[in-house]
Amino acid sequence: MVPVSAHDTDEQPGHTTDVARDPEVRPDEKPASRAPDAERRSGPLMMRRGKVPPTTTDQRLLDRGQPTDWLHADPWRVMRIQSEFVEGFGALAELGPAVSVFGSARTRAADPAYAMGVEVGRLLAEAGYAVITGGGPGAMEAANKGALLGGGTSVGLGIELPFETGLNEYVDLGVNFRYFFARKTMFLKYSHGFIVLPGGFGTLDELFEAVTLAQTRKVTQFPVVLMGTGYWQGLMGWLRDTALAGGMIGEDDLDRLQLTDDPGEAVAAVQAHEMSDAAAEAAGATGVERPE
Ligand SMILES: CC(C)=CCNc1ncnc2c1ncn2[C@@H]1O[C@H](COP(=O)(O)O)[C@@H](O)[C@H]1O
Repeated sequence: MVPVSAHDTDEQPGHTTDVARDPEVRPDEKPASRAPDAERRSGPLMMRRGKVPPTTTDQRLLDRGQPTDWLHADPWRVMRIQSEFVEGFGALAELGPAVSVFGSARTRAADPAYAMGVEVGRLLAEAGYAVITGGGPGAMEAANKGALLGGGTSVGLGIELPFETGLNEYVDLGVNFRYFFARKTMFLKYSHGFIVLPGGFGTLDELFEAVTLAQTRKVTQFPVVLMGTGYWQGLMGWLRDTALAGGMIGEDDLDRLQLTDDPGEAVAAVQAHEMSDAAAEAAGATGVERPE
């Protein structure tokens, strides 16, 4: 018998037992039997006589009419969050080399940024990268479409939103998330680089999360390419003239961001980074690790 102390159980206030009992059994349940030969095993526990619970674990599991307030409490959310990581890791672990493409959900098909997204998705696929996007409309759809045209793997990591948009039609492998933070871990864990098309808050959030993790050396240095010089130059100017000049970031932080309008150049930047990483690894000088 494995001894269980009172604080290992879910002891309820008002029930003082200094003797072990099955933590799944409510303290107010009457024992099944006081017969001297009655015995019940439950995991590592062995219970006899007055300690034999009136129900089995399966009976309690299958019992109908139980309270459901736990459904709306944090411990249950923790389980759901865990399951998002399990599903995400399970779906993406064998994806192979991948690049995330971020960009606005609002980019229209007639926008030059859309064509840029299609082209960069296509070139990434042709270079052997799976393309990961947020799975939504606009620039995400463009990159997924390009991945499909290039014969590559087109991945969409969707997010549950108050207004349903669903995964775009060019996603071949989709995972839907409830929680933004679980989804963001997937982008970071499975991407060898980030290509950022013009976008709003969501895109900026994803961009700055990537550069913050690289800046704080929480992840391997990965390439971050901003596509659309006209769109990003204002931000780059502010980062240089205000954030850098004010000492809020370093020169090397700014150097992490590459700027181009050319999809071929964006893909080449990712490949060049991979080659320099491989060379550093061969020389045993990687230093920093991917997130665990
Ligand atoms: C029409 C509309 C707003 C649909 C929203 N549907 C979405 N579906 C999937 N990912 C999204 C969506 N909205 C924002 N995101 C995430 O945030 C980024 C775009 O945000 P934004 O549009 O730049 O700020 C994308 O890279 C994506 O990862």
